[in-house]
This record gives sequence, C-alpha cells and structure tokens, in this order.
Amino acid sequence: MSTENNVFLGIDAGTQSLKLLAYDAGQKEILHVCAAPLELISRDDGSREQIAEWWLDALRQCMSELPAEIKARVRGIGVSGQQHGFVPLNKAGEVIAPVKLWCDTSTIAECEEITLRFGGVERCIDAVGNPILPGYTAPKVLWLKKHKPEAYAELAHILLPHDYLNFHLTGKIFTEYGDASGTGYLNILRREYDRDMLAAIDPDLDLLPLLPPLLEADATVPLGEQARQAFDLPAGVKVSTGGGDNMMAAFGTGSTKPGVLTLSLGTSGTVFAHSDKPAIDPHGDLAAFCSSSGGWLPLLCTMNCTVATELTRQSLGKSISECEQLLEASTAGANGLINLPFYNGERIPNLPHARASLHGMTDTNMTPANLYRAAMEGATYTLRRGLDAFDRAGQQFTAIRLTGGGAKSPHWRQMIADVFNLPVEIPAQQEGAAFGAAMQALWACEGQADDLPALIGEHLAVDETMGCVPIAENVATYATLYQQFQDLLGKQYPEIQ
Ligand SMILES: Nc1ncnc2c1ncn2[C@@H]1O[C@H](COP(=O)(O)OP(=O)(O)O)[C@@H](O)[C@H]1O
Ligand SMILES: O=C(CO)[C@@H](O)[C@H](O)COP(=O)(O)O
Repeated sequence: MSTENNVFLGIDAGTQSLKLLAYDAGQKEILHVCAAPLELISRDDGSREQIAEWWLDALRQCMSELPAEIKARVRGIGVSGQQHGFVPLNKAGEVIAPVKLWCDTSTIAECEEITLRFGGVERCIDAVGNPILPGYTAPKVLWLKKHKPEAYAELAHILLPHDYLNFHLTGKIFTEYGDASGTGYLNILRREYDRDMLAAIDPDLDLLPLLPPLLEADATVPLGEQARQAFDLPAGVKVSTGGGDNMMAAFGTGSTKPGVLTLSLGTSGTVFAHSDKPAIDPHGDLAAFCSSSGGWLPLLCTMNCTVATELTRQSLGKSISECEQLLEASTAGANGLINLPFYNGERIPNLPHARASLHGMTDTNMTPANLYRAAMEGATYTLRRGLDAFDRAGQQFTAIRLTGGGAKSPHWRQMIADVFNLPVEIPAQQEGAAFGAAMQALWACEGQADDLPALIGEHLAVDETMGCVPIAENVATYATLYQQFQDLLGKQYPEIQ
C-alpha cells in the first residue's frame, strides 16, 4: 500500500511531559512535534503519582496545536507510555485513584508479601521471568487493596498508562505484550497472565477478569468516534497497540533486531536490546520484558537518570546551557567527588530504601562544576552496569543508539562513549519513543508486518554530525573511575553483591 502523504502520529506520555509527533511516511519527514509538561506528586514515603486526567489534558493541548492540514492526512496513531503505572478503573471506566508510577517506591512491603506468597525471588524469576520490584505494577495493586479498600472494592479494570490513553482514543480496553510484561504478572515465557502470581497478589479475588485482553503487536483498533470528533481527525484512522515507552523507543532507535543496543537518558535511564527469544537474567539485573514487536526486550532500568542531573542543576540554580559549560570546566572523575544517585531509592541495583549520597568531598572539590559532573557520572555508571549484564548474557554490541532528553547534551554523549567504550549514534529523529510509536502505527496500519527491521531501516536515519567515538585516554581513566564507583557501591550496600 502507498504511504504517500500519509501521516502517523506518535504520542509519548513520559514522566515529565506528554509529546505528540506527526510523521509524514511518504516524505520521511517529521512535520510537527509538541509537548505539554506533566506535574508529579511526590511524598516522603516514596510515593510518586500522577492524575490520569492530566495526561488527557496534555493530549488535548498537544492535539489542539496540530495544524488542520496535518490532521487531515492522519491515517494511524501509536501511543507510548511510561511503563508500569497502575491506572485503576471502575465499571464505568472512571479512574478511581491517583496513578502510582514506575518510580514509586512506597510498595516495598507489598513486594515482600507477594514474593513470599509466590515462593521467593528465585521462583518468581524462574517461573514468570522477573522478580517483583516496587517499580512494577503488581505491588501497586496489592497496595490499593491495603491502603484504599473503598477504591479496591470498585476495581473493574487494571490498566497501564498507555492502555488508558488507548482506551480514551478507541473506547476499547486492550493491552499488548510489551507493556504487560512490566507488570510482574505476565508470564514472559508462556506469554500469558500468570494465575499463580495473580493469586499471590490477592488470594481473595480472581484478578484475571480485571486484566485487559492481550493483542498481537501488529493489531489495530479503529479510532473511536468520540475521540475522532474531539480531535478533529478524519474517518478511518486506526490506533496501533502502542506499548511502554522503552518498547516504542526500540522502534524509534532500531532496536527491533538483535545487536542494536539502545540507551535512553530520560527521567529514568534504560539500556536495552531486542531478543528473538525470552532473555531471563538469573541475577535479575536485566528485566525480562517482551518487546511490542512480537519478541523480547531485556532491559536495565535505573530510576535516577536525569533525576540526578536535574536535581543538581536546580539546586545550583543553573540553566541547562550553563551546566554544559560546567561540564566543559571539569574533568573526568569530578576531582574525586562520587555521587551515588539514589534520590528516591533505586530499581537496579535493587535498593528501594536507599537515598543519594556524595562521597570524596574535600575543601577544594565542592564546586558547581564537580557537583554537576559527579551527578552525571553517577547516573552514567549505574547504566554502565547494564552493559556488564548484557556481557554476562553473552550479548555484544558495536555501537550505542542514544535517545531521551539527556542525549541532547554533547558532553553527556561523549561521556557515554568513553564510559561504555563504544561509539555513540544519535538517530536523526530525536524523540525516540514518540517517533517509535508513529513507526509502530505505520507498521501495523499499513499492513507492513513482514520485515519490521527493513521498514525501520527505510525510515530511521542516524545524524552523522551528532555521534561520537570513545577517546582512548578518557576510556582508560573512566575504566578506573567506574571500578572505584563499583567498589564504593559494594561497600555502601553489601546486600547487592
Ligand atoms: N542538554 C541537556 N543536558 C542534560 N539533560 C537534558 C538536556 N536536555 C534535556 N535534558 C533533560 O531531559 C529530561 C527529559 O527527558 P525525556 O526523555 O523527555 O523525559 P521523560 O520521557 O522521562 O519525560 C529533562 O530532565 C531534561 O532536563
Ligand atoms: O520504569 C521504566 C522502565 O522499566 C521507565 O523507563 C519508565 O518507562 C519511565 O520512562 P521515562 O519517563 O523515563 O521515559
């Protein structure tokens, strides 16, 4: 089928903003990108929540900015969403509680309870593929039962953020394997909901009927009439299944075939690669997720990526460009300062109780430049542990595709190349998750399911001017510094060894 003039929309509901991207598949051109910021509710008990209606407000705002001539050419929409959030709906389809997000660490007790009932961490990993961690959806469901019993009594549907946006667009409740694999209750080996895990979450209620049906990755659902009218879109628009933001970034960076390592520098930091078979990490560092293209997507996620750089930047009262200058004015190792950046606990390493700490402070190194560099280095070293995990699994890579807001920083790009000792490539289409969602929509709506990597290869370009290669001298320095960071981590948190 011809893609001439056809436009595909990618919607990415990230933690800090919702973005809308319009891609002209015929001209291979991004026509429009806009974003609406999102607030975050943070409490000292580790709660990190958003109100689902905020995402709809943000979507309405972005849609209202999309020019009518582009809207008229829209054929498909793909939705990317921050993973793991629990959107509880009642029978009427109304959201009955604030959404606990991927970065919420208030459910440590619930994780322990579910893990114990299921038979221990090893059994969770062996049977289902993943341990039960505070970021995942499973403990959030038990948390609602324990902390908001009135809401739990009304619970009729358990959705994820991107499922909820799809529900708003289509009027239909469904999900897909990628995002569902981040719940903790999808058995990633059998690719079905795990009844034993559901019983471990709530032994008193059969949760299975509350879960959305799983659609295949290349399925589509018609845009609902209500959304079509509200957004002033043409008839015949289809919505693809979408997926978690990392699954969509896999489309947007080319990690839809083995051998391409993607690193995302967003609120969270992630390192992931496509796998044609289930990839279970016995250490539990790589989450055994499914992809949203029919395969699997082993992934390491840290909760403190631009969280670390942003908190430091804000406390220094500097702009992003001033912080770039601070990086210029500092050298590898931040003159001895080391930041263990666990501001609201951490997913990997699994330290939900941890708090950030600064080490090696002297009367000469406490400068804004060293503080900012140490935050960025700490966030980078925790991601470097992802490459170690892929090494242990026998997967090697020749380059890194970088995406997420932090990829805009030239100094961070060079730091990644030096710490990972791999060339860094920057996709020309920079909004990896939103572009990936548009690519999934193109793939599914135009019936081009046969050769996804070829389709991606046709549309995805690498920006040759923005890439960088490791600098030998820095690689050697950072190898020593990374080892120092690892040693300090082991000393501070012996439980992770
Ligand atoms: N040049 C830069 N240097 C460092 N961080 C940056 C730069 N540009 C953007 N960012 C950070 O990127 C983050 C947003 O990234 P994004 O991937 O959009 O996040 P999310 O998807 O989690 O909402 C913000 O915290 C922002 O400060
Ligand atoms: O929890 C994970 C991955 O397991 C996070 O990557 C979230 O999906 C949030 O993404 P961003 O808002 O940082 O893009």
